[in-house]
Amino acid sequence: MTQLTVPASDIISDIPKRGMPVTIITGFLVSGKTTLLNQILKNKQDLKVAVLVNEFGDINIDSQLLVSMDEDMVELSNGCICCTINDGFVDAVYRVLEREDRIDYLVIETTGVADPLPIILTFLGTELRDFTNLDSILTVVDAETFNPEHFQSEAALKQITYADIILLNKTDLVTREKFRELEAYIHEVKAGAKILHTTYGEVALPLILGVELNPKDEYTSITEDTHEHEHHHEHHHDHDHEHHHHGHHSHHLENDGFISVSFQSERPFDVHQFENFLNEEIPQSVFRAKGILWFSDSKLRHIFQLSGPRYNLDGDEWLTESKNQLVFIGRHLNTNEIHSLLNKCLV
Ligand SMILES: Nc1nc2c(ncn2[C@@H]2O[C@H](COP(=O)(O)OP(=O)(O)OP(=O)(O)O)[C@@H](O)[C@H]2O)c(=O)[nH]1
Repeated sequence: MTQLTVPASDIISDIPKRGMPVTIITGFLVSGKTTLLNQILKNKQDLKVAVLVNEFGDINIDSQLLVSMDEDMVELSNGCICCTINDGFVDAVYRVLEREDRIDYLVIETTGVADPLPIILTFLGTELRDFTNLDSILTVVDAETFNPEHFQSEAALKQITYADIILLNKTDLVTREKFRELEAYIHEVKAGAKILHTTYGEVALPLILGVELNPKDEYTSITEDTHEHEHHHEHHHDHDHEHHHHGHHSHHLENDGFISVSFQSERPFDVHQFENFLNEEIPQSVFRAKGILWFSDSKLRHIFQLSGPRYNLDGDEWLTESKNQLVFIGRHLNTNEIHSLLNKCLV
């Protein structure tokens, strides 16, 4: 059984130079993907890393939670990449590739409900394969909450199946026994899986970047198959090349049933009303919520993270105009109900 507990390190080994190396970070809701991305950005030293963040909700929360970096190194695309393999996603990759300044590495954070296969095939089965080198798929697993029912989510299982490296994250919240059970389960799903243990995504970067662990040949039969369904699509950037979208569509959203509800307001919340909303009123169907909050009696920007019954509100400084931005994710969410409960919390 692979069991490595690895310290963070600031040593980065040589990154291969043929084609832009790409790492895809996947993992179910709340597993710690954005936290891992922040660790990468903090420890990347001189490596020029571009980041593509795909968010499920309509508001970009994750990108606002990234540690300070050149804003123009972050590309965004909303909606789930894998459902649509949308033009927005492919265009965002091309924008990174076409930049004149030096970029050594591209890291993509997918949404928590993404099936990684269509994303992998976008890199291996279209002409992006000529410009990029898919290095590995990193799957972050919340060791505290993950179980073999994998949240009744097909995407959660696929994230393990297609992982080249699995980061069992949140070691601080888990007993040794739970780890052993999880590892046994993961090895059943994926024999020989490479598993690392992490807390708050802390991992030595040479263990996860530039590792060349993606078994590209194993995807050949699928990419050949999907080529037959390819359709053309004009690329509207300066360099007038075309790119192809493959025909692999995922139906995971219909299967998994997750939806998102966004809320924004230019008015602050009353902190007591909002706490009452969290403690008494929030619908049971909310699986995950996150946001950037403004309370009338506080000068701070509050980062709100909710996972099931647990939530955190951490304060830091506003760097923009104060406002409220929230995203709720779950099954069977009622947008009107959530909006009306939140409207009652506004001052
Ligand atoms: N206790 C503990 N909390 C963690 C750890 N890693 C991340 N978290 C917390 O888990 C919550 C979710 O972390 P994120 O990094 O936003 O997770 P994500 O996978 O990007 O979440 P989604 O936005 O749902 O896709 C945050 O409150 C993190 O601070 C960990 O190792 N231990």
